Amino acid sequence: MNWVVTNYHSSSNYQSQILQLTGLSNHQLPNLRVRRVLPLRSLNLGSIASSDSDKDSPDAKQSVPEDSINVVIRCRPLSQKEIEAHDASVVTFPGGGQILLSGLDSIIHGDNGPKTKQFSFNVVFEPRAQQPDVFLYSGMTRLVQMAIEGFSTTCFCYGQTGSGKTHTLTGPPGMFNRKKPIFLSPFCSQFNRKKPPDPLHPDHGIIFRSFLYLFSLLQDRQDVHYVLKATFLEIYNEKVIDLLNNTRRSLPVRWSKKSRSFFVENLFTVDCEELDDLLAVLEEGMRNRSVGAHAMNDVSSRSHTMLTISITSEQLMDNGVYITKAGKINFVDLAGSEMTKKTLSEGKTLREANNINKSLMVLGYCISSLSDPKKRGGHIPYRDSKLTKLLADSLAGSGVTLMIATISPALSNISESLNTLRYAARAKRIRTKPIIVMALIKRTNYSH
Ligand SMILES: Nc1ncnc2c1ncn2[C@@H]1O[C@H](COP(=O)(O)OP(=O)(O)OP(=O)(O)O)[C@@H](O)[C@H]1O
Repeated sequence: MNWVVTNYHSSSNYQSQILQLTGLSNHQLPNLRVRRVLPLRSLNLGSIASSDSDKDSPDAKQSVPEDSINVVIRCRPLSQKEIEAHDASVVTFPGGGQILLSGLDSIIHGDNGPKTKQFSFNVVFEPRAQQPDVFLYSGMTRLVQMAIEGFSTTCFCYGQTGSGKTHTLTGPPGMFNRKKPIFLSPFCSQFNRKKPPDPLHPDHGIIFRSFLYLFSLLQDRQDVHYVLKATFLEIYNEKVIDLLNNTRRSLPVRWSKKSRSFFVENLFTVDCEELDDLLAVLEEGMRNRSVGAHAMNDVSSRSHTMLTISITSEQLMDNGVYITKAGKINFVDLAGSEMTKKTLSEGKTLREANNINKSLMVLGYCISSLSDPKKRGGHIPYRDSKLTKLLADSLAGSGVTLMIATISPALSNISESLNTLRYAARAKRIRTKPIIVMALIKRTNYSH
């Protein structure tokens, strides 16, 4: 198998693209030996790519169109607790992707301090926005389409504790808390649950909706053979734990020279032939993830979770060559930043909070460096946490990324909301270089 990489803006005609990129003629395609990843120069993975022999190749200098991280904001409604405490709403929505934070004089003291601050984003979801709105208008559908086309895509939720990250990705607490464990084999559908897929509920979040959309798109492409695999992990107290093989053993994160990215060794991978297999993976992972209660959220994520769907496709071209593409979708539910004085965390919860805050701080440094044109080419501290290692490629590599920043409208959370909006504004300036990873295979005796 010979891997070729192309950029997506010109991906509509792969064969002519490959010929153009490689300078080969049509009859040479089957014997192609191309191992060059074109946008290596611009991967901007800082210190990750320590020994990079490909760096100086002429191909690597080829300019590739960039993509910005797509940043959208979701503001949840005031919670019952906040309403009962007569907490004021300090967030308003002037329209056109604008969001206005008022009441800043309560945290920024001094006569000359600003009382309001306005931010501008691609899309802003107001408190009355419903789950289908967020799925349809956040850019998530584009991510699913691009993953099928061979891109590595990521949707991650960022925000303070209790701001609605898990709600946005999966739904309110209790949507996926089956009492009985689901037996998952690596070939999931052989152990099917023999029940129809769960019906779509208005509260179902982006992940469930993406699964449905993904399968509806795949069913339309009968000319292409797809293989779907899923993994689900959490980073708990700086340890990577497999949520589908629940031994709670810490798994190592390693650097792959071949794929030029970090990966988790020995992760349990589930083959998903049917929609129900994906749902089983989601349910099992949600059941096994670490949650706990504190003063600001009764069902608070105590870990960062990452659910990955790998989509490999194989299509027979006119000249008998199979084109294989490998895309993926990562759904990342970050644990929320916590002011431990407010969450009243202590003991185990405090230790978890410190680890959460530490890894989010490293993520913050990475976002801040990547968004600054002067620092972008320098050292980016991805290696300082497991979370940033696993997000490195999504943040500044060859992926397509959607960041959903969630905030509370309450005055009592104004400094956290300001921080989240500042982070989100920085993340908007990060550029990635999306690529499709493809292989060309000549087979003599293959049939689907
Ligand atoms: N947009 C929303 N509409 C209605 N309820 C919401 C919304 N967003 C969040 N909630 C509710 O607020 C509570 C906290 O939300 P959630 O657990 O998703 O927060 P979180 O950001 O994931 O918190 P943590 O970081 O502590 O895990 C939940 O009960 C959730 O259902």
